[in-house]
Amino acid sequence: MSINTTFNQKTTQSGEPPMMMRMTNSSTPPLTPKNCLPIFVYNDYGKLIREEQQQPTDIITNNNNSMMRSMPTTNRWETNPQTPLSVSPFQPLLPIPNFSHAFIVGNLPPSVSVRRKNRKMSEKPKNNSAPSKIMHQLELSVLNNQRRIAPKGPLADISNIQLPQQESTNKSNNTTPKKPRIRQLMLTTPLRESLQSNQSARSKYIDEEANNYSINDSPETTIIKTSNTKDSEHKAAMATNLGLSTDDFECKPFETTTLPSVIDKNYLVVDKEGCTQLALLPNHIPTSVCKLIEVKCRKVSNLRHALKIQKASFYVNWWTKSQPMGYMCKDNESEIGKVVNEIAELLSDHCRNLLRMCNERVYKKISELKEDKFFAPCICFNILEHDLESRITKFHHDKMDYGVSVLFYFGDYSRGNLNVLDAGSSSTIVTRPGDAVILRGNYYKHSVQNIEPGNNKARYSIVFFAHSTHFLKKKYELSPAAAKKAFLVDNPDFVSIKKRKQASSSSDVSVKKSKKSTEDNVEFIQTHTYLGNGYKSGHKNYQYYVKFNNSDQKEWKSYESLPKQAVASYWVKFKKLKSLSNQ
Ligand SMILES: O=C(O)CCC(=O)C(=O)O
Ligand SMILES: [Fe+2]
Repeated sequence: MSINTTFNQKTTQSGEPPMMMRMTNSSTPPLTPKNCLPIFVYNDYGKLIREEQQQPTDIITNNNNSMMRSMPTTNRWETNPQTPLSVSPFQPLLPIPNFSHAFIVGNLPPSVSVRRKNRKMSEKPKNNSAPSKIMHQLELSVLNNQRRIAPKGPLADISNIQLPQQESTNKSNNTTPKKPRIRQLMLTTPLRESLQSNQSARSKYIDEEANNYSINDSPETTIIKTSNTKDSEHKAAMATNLGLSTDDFECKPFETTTLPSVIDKNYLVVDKEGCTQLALLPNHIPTSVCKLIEVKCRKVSNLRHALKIQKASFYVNWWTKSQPMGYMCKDNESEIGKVVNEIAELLSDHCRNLLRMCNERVYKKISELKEDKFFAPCICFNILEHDLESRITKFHHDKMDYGVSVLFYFGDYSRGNLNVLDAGSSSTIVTRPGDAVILRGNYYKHSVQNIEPGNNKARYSIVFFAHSTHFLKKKYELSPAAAKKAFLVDNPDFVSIKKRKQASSSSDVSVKKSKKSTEDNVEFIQTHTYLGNGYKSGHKNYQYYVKFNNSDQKEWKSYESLPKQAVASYWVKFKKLKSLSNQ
């Protein structure tokens, strides 16, 4: 039996640009007790079964000069003796049976029963179903992705990185058979360059993708329905994944699952494809990691106050919204962003493993984004203090999300729970420091309760988003402005949607920026801004004015670009208002 240890290569000295961490395979800096991190040991299914304190003397290097560590001898955290201990979370997923039911883990109220009558056992997987088409198109568009590397500065350095290969890891195994096979966290991969671009395929995909992931979609509509496996197999698989006994499970069909009013224990809602759509996993993050992260969260809070920054959400890694290309988030290189990067790096592996065991579909899809340094294209760090207005305290959908996002919680606070709307009823997910939540935020509308007042009280959440647009756009490892310039050089024929609309707008349709609402002038008020520079206290809401003529021709314009789904929902309001004004 071999145990594989995921070693999260942490060499960051405070203040050092996080990008530099990816260069360590060419010259590995010495590890000191100060910068040593715990080592996490996972079972076959990616569940964390043990945390080991790393000893500097244990560090060895393999042929690639990657850091390795000898196998720990204690099994302090092992909870389930039946849990296999042989495969690292980096090996391919073991087949997880297709789930026909949602499994709800934890103590359920007695009223929850196993309901079988709604099961559709006869449904067969469709080979040409929408999700497989989507995956195919995603592969295409990922292949079409290219990145441009900044010519100088720390960002430029990553192009020289040699990554640890699977073979070399195995080789090092052969040469040191008594050592466990240890894989180093892959922080980057070679660039996917010189791949042929197929613009028409991509634009077709963009439309289809937008339709398929509209906010009104229920998870059911994007799921291949394969329900042939037996309940007991589902239960056993999920129990093994989570290191729990099957006695802890109740199940009922996902179609009729309504969330209880309070969720404060292990809880999962699993769809027919075996993918978790919502979960609370209390105390998921090991205490020692929590402590490390708490310090960094406090640092972000202090910097935010010291620098008098108003916004309470900080984004790192990639951003793609409102632009035809992807670029490095503005926060990436800011003082706060650097700390957020450090936090993200401490959690990236946890995110990877959670998705691996709980949502294979999103796991596989994110795995396609091999060039990303974290296991999510975009990461958001939210601060909540008692009197701090934040975008997360307002009900919202995470509109750009492809599937589920993974959230982790830290800080010192009371209240600050996550409210989730499900079929009109509200459910409160109790989120405490160290907890993990999986949330399909484009389906479940959600908001966060304000925290109770108190000195130094703060709630921190870090969200690993699976934004769909990252699969569609070329990415430039540059600032937004530089990335736009580079993109325009690469795509001289590019005409923005805005310009295309302007060119095609006819004279009988006009758009006016006016405060007046007349018969022909319909006003839309966006309730709040989601992204951009973040929600600011006292921030003026954006307004949308639309004018249309009697022939019912219509045109809309926003003064801030919106996701397609949002525009669609405004359009519904627009029509409603028009019919009202006609009455
Ligand atoms: O902090 C939370 O619990 C939720 C965060 C959230 O909804 C978001 O960042 O979009
Ligand atoms: Fe959200």
